[in-house]
Amino acid sequence: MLQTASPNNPLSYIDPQPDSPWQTYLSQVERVLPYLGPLSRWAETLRRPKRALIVDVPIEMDDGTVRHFEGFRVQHNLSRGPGKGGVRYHPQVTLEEVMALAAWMTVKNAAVGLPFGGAKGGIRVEPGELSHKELERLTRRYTSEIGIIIGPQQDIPAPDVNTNPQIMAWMMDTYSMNIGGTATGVVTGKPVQLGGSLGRVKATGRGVFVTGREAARRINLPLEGARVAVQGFGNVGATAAELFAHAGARVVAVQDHTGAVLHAPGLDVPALQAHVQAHGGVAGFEAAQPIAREDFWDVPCDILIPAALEGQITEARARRTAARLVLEGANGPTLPGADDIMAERGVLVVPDVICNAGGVTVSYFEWVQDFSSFFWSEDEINARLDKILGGAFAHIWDTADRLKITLRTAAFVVACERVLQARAERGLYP
Ligand SMILES: NC(=O)c1ccc[n+]([C@@H]2O[C@H](COP(=O)([O-])OP(=O)(O)OC[C@H]3O[C@@H](n4cnc5c(N)ncnc54)[C@H](O)[C@@H]3O)[C@@H](O)[C@H]2O)c1
Repeated sequence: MLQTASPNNPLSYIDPQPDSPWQTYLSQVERVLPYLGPLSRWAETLRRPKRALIVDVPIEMDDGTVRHFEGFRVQHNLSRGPGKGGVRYHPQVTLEEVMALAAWMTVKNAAVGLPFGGAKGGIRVEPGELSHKELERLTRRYTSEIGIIIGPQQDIPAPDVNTNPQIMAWMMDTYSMNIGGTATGVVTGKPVQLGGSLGRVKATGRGVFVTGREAARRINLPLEGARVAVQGFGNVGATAAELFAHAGARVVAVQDHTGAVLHAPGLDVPALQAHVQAHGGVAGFEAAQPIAREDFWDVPCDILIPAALEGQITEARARRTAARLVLEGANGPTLPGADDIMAERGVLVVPDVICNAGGVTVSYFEWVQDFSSFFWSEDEINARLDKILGGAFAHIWDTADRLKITLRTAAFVVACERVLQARAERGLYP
């Protein structure tokens, strides 16, 4: 009979650096261990992915040459249900990054109480350099390659950075062709006419707003007139900005990969969205003042929403921000040292694993709707999203209050207890 977690060797197939995503995740796990009691016996299960698949994705380019891309699908933990997590197309994707993103999905799904494990996928590619047809071939070949481990009851991909409903449609079609039947439930974030859910496109940004509203209320920060700064103006950041503006907040600054813009009275969010549609980024938006990208972190604001990539809030930036509330739309935007600095400075951080869980929550609704072939109205979806996320946030808030810990550690306590309890109850096979 095993008594305690035995010493384990670090994984040989990655080399995590300080502040890399997997190392950030491991630090977060270390902080939760003191609160796990007897369940900490199973903690090693959190420190390694259950399954990591690396695939070669060769495609014929439009000019007749053949190019190969690296693809990944990682299933971090499946104790509580099928794997669930997005697919990212980005030139800096690595196995290690995908592992961290998969692990955060394990925590997120458990923190919200969704019946899923955690998974994530990615292709190391700059999708902007591919034609529409090349992108389709890449997606179809990748889907075929990972087809041996995905499925409506095994692992259900969804959109992430640089992937969208069209890519989900190709994934669903490819998987369906391979199994000889239409399997709408194999991916979520699909177009609505292919079994997608109303409200899915905006769900992550809406979740950022819902958890932000709940947090703001608890620290007596009125949304009316609150100054909001947003990094990343894609699916998540732009929707969150839109909803905060709608609630009377002022979106004073936005930064993306093209630059940063400032307008202290409040940016015209729909006009900025139209500009980004037309020009590919916020740079050049005339109804605002351009600022240096690094100056974004000094902008006077009440609420800061990182909604781009990992590792953006460094220790130096954590010292500089004027925000009282940080809403992590992105996955892993805050480094562990920066977390400590913000806690000391009294800046409340709503962690990614609850803040951006709106997307996977509506993905869960989509999956349920696909199984029953019965679809709900958008109002119904938004109301259920509000209820589930609001409830999960309250539970995490109460846990943080009771144990006198940050919301991130509290979210990990709630989630890891659920994951490890499932692990303990299922037992080790064989
Ligand atoms: N899409 C979802 O449903 C979803 C769900 C949960 C979490 N997330 C997370 O939210 C984040 C954003 O995802 P998305 O779906 O909005 O992606 P997206 O591709 O729609 O947008 C990404 C945004 O980030 C900006 N960006 C990229 N590199 C940057 C850099 N170096 N500096 C500043 N800005 C940069 C881009 O310009 C763009 O505005 C990611 O961390 C993703 O994992 C997304």
